[in-house]
Amino acid sequence: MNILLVDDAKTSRTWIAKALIRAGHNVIECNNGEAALEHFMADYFPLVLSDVIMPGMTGLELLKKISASPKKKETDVVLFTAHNQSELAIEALRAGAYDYLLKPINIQELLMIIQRLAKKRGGKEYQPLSVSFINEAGFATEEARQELERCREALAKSAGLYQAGFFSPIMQNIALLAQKYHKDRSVPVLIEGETGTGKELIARMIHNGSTLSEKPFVAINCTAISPQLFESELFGYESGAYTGSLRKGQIGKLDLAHGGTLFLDEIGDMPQDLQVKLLRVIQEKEFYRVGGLQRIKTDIRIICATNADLVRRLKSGAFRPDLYYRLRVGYILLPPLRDRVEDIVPLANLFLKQFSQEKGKRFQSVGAAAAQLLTGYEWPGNVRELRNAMEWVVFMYDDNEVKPGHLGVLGLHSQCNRENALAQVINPWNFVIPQEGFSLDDYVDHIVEQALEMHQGNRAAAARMLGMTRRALCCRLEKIK
Ligand SMILES: Nc1ncnc2c1ncn2[C@@H]1O[C@H](COP(=O)(O)OP(=O)(O)OP(=O)(O)O)[C@@H](O)[C@H]1O
Repeated sequence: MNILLVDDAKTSRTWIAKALIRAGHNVIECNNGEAALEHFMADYFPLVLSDVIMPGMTGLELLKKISASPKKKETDVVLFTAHNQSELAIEALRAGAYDYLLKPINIQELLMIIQRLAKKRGGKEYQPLSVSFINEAGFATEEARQELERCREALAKSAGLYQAGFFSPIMQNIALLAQKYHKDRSVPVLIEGETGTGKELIARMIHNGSTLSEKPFVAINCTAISPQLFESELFGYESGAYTGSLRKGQIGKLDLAHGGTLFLDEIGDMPQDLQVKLLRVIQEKEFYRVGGLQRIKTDIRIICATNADLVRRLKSGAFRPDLYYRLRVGYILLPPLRDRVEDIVPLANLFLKQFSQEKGKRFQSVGAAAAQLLTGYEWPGNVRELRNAMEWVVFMYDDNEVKPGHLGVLGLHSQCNRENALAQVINPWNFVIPQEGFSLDDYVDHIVEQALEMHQGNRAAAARMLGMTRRALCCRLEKIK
């Protein structure tokens, strides 16, 4: 079949063209709607395949022009749309498109559409596809899809962009504030919070805004670098600056961050002599490499984070007040997770879904009884600890929802204020059924599992402890499995 393929993205266009040619079609490629229209007018194309979003004439405009032309009857149009463009797809069908395909294109699906179309057109163009070809196309599509997924995941992970969740009002305000700071690069921002509260994640949000920025985000942990090396790490050095240095010299983090953001984590631990130099960089927007005489202009945004009490360091003289006030133009204080209990379960659910998807498990949510345990725990490691906990649960178990038994291995029971968390579950007189409901089955499962744990798996002893027969306990265990 003669196919006109229109897509401004060369890689995907070439890939689709290759697959169509392999399937025995004749393909003319165009990278814009205007050129495609010229080809369409000059030749016979039973099928036009076009992306919707293109610079210049869009796929929809092309479709409307084709539908309005006298050659309309000879041609069917299939459009490619993204997942979030369902209205466009509907509009395309209304405007007369034969069908639409979601991107990334599934070649197997595309070939099926072409086959259906050829059949409809009266058999002249109809050539049944061989089973081996369909399989091959299926494998190729799946491979491409997985590769794309991996790239997307890596990108999103490195930016922490799409995996963030802000549920409590205080965190929603912080997310809004981060978006505000994003809009003005001239504002340095100081982020304070305990370890694992999400300081780097917020710094990345300030840098990126709502889409992934192409500008660099360079992070330095001020505690992790020795004071001797700090200066050359930050400013770079000229050749022969000191014994053992590289002959060619080395650029520093300030060079790497040019045009983007320099994130200084644990700023409270920055050596004092460097604090003066950093202040100069911020004020004068230029610096010298170690051993260098040339002034280098720089355009960086500075975001700092600290989990130490910086004000105390100010008072003790360990941190310069002039630098502190220069860095603290924008300020965000991230509360510990225990002070925003409303975030715990939604965040746990978010992580649970992410890890389940990654590891091919079934977990969808945290059950009511497990949620009580999670909210009763102190979370000294904050969101990082919660995230790790959910990763562990998904790694260890596979179920539809998280039950108290799944959390036993995390040591939550012994670390948290066990009385608060468990007394409500265990003492029937204190127990208040939560608004969202409570699973009696989970409760019993949890008790049975605990009893077994206490008796190292000895079913008879566990049954005795619970005042039930061994047989009843075994039945329960069968159900849990
Ligand atoms: N609101 C959130 N939504 C989703 N994930 C979060 C959120 N806050 C933190 N995290 C995750 O928790 C982990 C710790 O976050 P991050 O590294 O930003 O904390 P931090 O405060 O910079 O920690 P540290 O002080 O130890 O460097 C990361 O995996 C991050 O993605």
